[in-house]
Amino acid sequence: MTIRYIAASRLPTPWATFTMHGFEDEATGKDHIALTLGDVDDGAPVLGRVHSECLTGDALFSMRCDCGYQLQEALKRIAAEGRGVLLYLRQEGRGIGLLNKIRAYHLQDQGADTVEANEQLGFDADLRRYDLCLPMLERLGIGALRLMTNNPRKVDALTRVGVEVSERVSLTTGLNPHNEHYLSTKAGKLGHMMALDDFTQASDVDIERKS
Ligand SMILES: Nc1nc2c(ncn2[C@@H]2O[C@H](COP(=O)(O)OP(=O)(O)OP(=O)(O)O)[C@@H](O)[C@H]2O)c(=O)[nH]1
Ligand SMILES: [Zn+2]
Repeated sequence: MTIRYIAASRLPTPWATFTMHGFEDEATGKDHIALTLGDVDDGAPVLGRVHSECLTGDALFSMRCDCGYQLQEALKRIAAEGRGVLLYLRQEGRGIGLLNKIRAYHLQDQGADTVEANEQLGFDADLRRYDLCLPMLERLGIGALRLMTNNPRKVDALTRVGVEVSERVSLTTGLNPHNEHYLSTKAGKLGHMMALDDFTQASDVDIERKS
């Protein structure tokens, strides 16, 4: 695995002006980014989010999942702390790609849950890889993460590839009538550590999303 550091720039957002770092995975040709804020290379664990691409949730305001809400909440928390990192990994649809995710959503429209839909299409439930995270974090001088996630398998996968996760910080936000079943399936079948009672309702987040 060769991850090449390409360039950095300012990225102003409503919550803070981050530094955006561009990386290229030479094996796949995919580009990935990291946003950092503050002194992340001073040795102390860094508040972090490892976020997998969800074009529909992150950019198109989809209420089918919690991705967009989590992305926004993670950036807000990093801004509030004045220090942190977000890795934005281009592995859409838990690794099956955007068009297959649309196929999976079509099956879910007909009654399958998110895991069954993947399986009906011939994919495992989760094809994501996290091995690129270590070289990205090393390049940024980050040694350990206080990781914002509800997914213990993500913590295990990162640990296996050599990323030190010093703490798991839960990130339960964006519950709405359209994603309630999806979130229950993640908790039930994919092992996410969350109960629907823990969630901030979607109406409480900054971007107003009408149900
Ligand atoms: N195949 C498939 N992918 C989905 C679906 N809904 C969301 N995704 C993708 O799932 C990924 C996000 O994974 P999640 O399981 O929601 O969350 P996580 O990153 O494992 O865990 P958290 O850190 O707690 O958010 C993104 O790549 C989304 O594009 C779906 O129904 N089917
Ligand atoms: Zn999503």
